[in-house]
Amino acid sequence: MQKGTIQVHTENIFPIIKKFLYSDHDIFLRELISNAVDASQKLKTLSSIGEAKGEFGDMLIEVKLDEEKKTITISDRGIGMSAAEVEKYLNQVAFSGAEEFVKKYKGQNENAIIGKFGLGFYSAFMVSDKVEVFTKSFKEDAPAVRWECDGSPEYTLEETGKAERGTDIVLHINEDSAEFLDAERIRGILNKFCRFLPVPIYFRHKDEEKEAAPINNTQPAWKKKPSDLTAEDYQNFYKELYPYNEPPLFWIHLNVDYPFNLTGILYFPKIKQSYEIQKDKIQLYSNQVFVTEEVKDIVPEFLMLLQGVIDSPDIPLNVSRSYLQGDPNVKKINNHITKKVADKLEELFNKERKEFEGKWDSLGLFVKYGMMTDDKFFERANKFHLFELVSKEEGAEKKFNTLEEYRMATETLQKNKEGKLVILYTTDLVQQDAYIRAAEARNFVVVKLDTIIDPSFVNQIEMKWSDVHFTRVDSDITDNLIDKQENLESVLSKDEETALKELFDIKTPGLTTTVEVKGLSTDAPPVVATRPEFMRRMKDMAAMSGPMGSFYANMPDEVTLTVNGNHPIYQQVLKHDNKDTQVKLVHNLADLALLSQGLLKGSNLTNFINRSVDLLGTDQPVNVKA
Ligand SMILES: Nc1ncnc2c1ncn2[C@@H]1O[C@H](COP(=O)(O)OP(=O)(O)OP(=O)(O)O)[C@@H](O)[C@H]1O
Repeated sequence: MQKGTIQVHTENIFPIIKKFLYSDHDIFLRELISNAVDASQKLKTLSSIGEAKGEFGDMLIEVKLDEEKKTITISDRGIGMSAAEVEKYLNQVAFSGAEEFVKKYKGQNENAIIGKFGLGFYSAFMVSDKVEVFTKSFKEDAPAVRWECDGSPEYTLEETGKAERGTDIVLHINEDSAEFLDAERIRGILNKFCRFLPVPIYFRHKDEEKEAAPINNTQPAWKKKPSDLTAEDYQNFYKELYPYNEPPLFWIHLNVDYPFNLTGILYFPKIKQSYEIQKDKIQLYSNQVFVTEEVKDIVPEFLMLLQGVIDSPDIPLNVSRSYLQGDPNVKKINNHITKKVADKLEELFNKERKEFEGKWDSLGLFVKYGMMTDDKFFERANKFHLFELVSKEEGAEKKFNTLEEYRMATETLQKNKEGKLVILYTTDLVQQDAYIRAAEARNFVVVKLDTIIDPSFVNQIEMKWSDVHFTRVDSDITDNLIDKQENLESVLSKDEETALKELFDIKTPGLTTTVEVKGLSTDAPPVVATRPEFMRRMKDMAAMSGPMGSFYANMPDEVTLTVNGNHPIYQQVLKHDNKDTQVKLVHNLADLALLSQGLLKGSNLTNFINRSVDLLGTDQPVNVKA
């Protein structure tokens, strides 16, 4: 057996690092500014423990763009590097001075250090032909040095005349990266990645005076103590993040330091339109450096609709999906966020129910989605999930029930023969009005489930609430909605029933109709059109999903026409002497029922109108058999 060590040739590895390490080229600025922040923070730490002496003045970072010279310079007033340190940190790829520092100064605010891998600096070569580093260590006796490298493994290192402590990194931007020689582009990148870094950053264009204000807010709200912040502070910070949005409903300040480090503020936005969803996302930061808006895995899926900021130094800058999935902290962060959100909602519900109800339009979306997708949240949310009741009078104050309250209010009336609670719901107050009124007449309580999430919610939650069954208010005749009532006898004779059934043998293109004659109460409509709950749900869901769904969505609608044999009109119809008029009358009664379900469209609707005009012209009901 032979054992050995694989040889790595720097000439080969260097281009690979440059090309593949980071897919987004604009992160070079993030990496270099992070290093500048680290250098500043390190000096602060050393000075606080007495290892660095003297007055350091204001820490600041400057980014200077010179289109003519084709350079971008990043300057800091941090600890700088001696010649030996440059050798050690810059000439050894993947040797991180940051990691070394964190190990050495454990317990000294080491979490403030961004660097981890010792690779970030090399991202400079993604956009540069040549990189120069001018640096002077905070240690008085170390002379300033200049390092230069053109992206090949060869470099030069010499003493230079830099007087000020700190580091200037000069990037000579290559031709392919000319886009970065644009002030607006740079400003955009700074805004994206560096907006909340803890050291002031100034952007300077050529020899202009530095801009009056730094581009960043060095003390973002999420870094402060919740007890130091007022409601207005939270709202102002929301405005800073999303200037064009309406004020948020409420917020949750996250502040954990064990067993993982996490700070942040999550906002519940007001959601009015479904298309707004996902426009503004939660931003993920690592030590105040923006990382990504892809917070999948870190944030539970149902909370993706939240907005705000999450910051954890435990999340590396070049975060990747596979990293996140494999990381044990990520699961813990995820659980923590779920718990915090449930705590907050429960507290609001218990202490300020009226306010909670007032926000239910937006909140409901989160709560329902959470209940469907997250078992832990489901357990908690059962206490504060609400149904909005359909109110009998228009303009009346909205009323809400929890599941338990609904159960108490309807217990005996809405229990079916299997002992399940039947929740009657409407998806469209206007279209299903007749059915709602009929249900109300029987003292049933109808709830409103008319948002985009409700069809899936109903399906999923029925599996979780095993003693509950949802029935749409128009899915059957009112007598049958709660499957337990005995039907009335039909007053029609068997022959009359058969004759009526024959008359109702109507073809309506696009619809599959089944006709049944039943004895309903005399004040029920002559014909009731219902769509079986199951079939309708399938079609609703299919319409929402992809191409496979359209197969189901295009299937003809299945409709049951329940003919109310006890309605007095049939006594007249059956006595009519003209078969043709009889058929027309019956057809119109059927169409009226379809119309109330919104199922009468196109040529079917035109035929109905023409037939009605025809009927108005006939002399009925004079020609009645004696
Ligand atoms: N502006 C600077 N001032 C002082 N030291 C610096 C500066 N930039 C880089 N260094 C030193 O060079 C080292 C290597 O930097 P590099 O960006 O490659 O890695 P890192 O910051 O340690 O980790 P990461 O890859 O996560 O950014 C740093 O750890 C630091 O010691």
